[in-house]
Amino acid sequence: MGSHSVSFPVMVNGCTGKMGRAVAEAAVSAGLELVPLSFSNPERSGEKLQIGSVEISIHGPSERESIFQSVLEKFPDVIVVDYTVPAAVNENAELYCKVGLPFVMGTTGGDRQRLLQTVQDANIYAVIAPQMGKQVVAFQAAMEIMAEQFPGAFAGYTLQVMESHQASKRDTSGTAKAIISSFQKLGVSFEMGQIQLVRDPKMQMEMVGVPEEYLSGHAFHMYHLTSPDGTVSFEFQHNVCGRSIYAEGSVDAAIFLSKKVQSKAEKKLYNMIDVLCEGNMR
Ligand SMILES: NC(=O)C1=CN([C@@H]2O[C@H](COP(=O)(O)OP(=O)(O)OC[C@H]3O[C@@H](n4cnc5c(N)ncnc54)[C@H](O)[C@@H]3O)[C@@H](O)[C@H]2O)C=CC1
Ligand SMILES: O=C(O)C1=N[C@H](C(=O)O)C[C@H](O)C1
Repeated sequence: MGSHSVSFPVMVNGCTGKMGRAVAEAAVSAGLELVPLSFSNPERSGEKLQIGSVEISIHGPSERESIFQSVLEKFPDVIVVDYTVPAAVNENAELYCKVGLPFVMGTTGGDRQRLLQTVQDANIYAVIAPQMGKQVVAFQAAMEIMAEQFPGAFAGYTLQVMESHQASKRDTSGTAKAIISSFQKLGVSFEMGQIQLVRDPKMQMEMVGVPEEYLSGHAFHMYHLTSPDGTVSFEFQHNVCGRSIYAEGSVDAAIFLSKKVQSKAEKKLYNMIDVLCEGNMR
């Protein structure tokens, strides 16, 4: 068992993917009990995956509801962690809510308003955040605080945003969208459609500076602000190679959520800034 001295079952959906696998491995390292079942797309159904000493059976989406029911019966203290695909976000969340499974939603995209509404209506415990990396969450929180304290401070400034991710990433960075919402409160006029997405590996290496070994898993973000007369500029960057800070953060979120469930906390819906603020990131 890890230094946090709690153990509970964790079911990771999307174990066939990069994040799902990284979270499952981090959960085992932290001493949590891995549920030997996970969901993927129909093509992966029937596969087996070895994570530490646990053999995970992969199921297709059509089997979700009945399996979730049986998981809850067998593992009543389970926390689900979801790292699937943007197209599955809303349906998965609706099923977790229907069955009564507390969950950490790391998957980005989908209809985020609907997602929050689903959880609120069902009154289920959940942590939902597009970014689980502790230091990036701290940066996100700092930008939110700046926007609350100094609304309009950057009025008239021009914003350019570039984000580079592995070519397989289907959606625009959810983290960039969260940071931009703070810039908007600071007075900057910017539409999410203006974000420059880099998905071409050659450009990533030559223009963005992504190391070749991280082309298949990286998240580089750059925000550049320029004053109306061009005499003042600001630049913020957060560049992450690999998956480990998100995997560790996801385990922190699961531990946090488990404590909230066990203590029957009144508040049920959280984001990663809540997890960080309560000192729950290792
Ligand atoms: N919150 C955070 O800190 C982070 C969030 N992400 C997000 O996590 C998600 C997954 O990212 P990766 O693991 O890099 O992608 P990936 O493409 O490596 O993995 C996704 C997995 O989901 C599976 N899948 C497809 N349809 C499914 C369905 N209907 N149900 C269950 N599984 C299904 C795929 O077969 C694949 O194995 C993305 O939305 C990404 O933006 C990624 C990194 C950090
Ligand atoms: O898909 C990824 O890789 C990432 N997705 C998250 C996002 O969309 O913000 C977090 C990070 O950028 C990595």
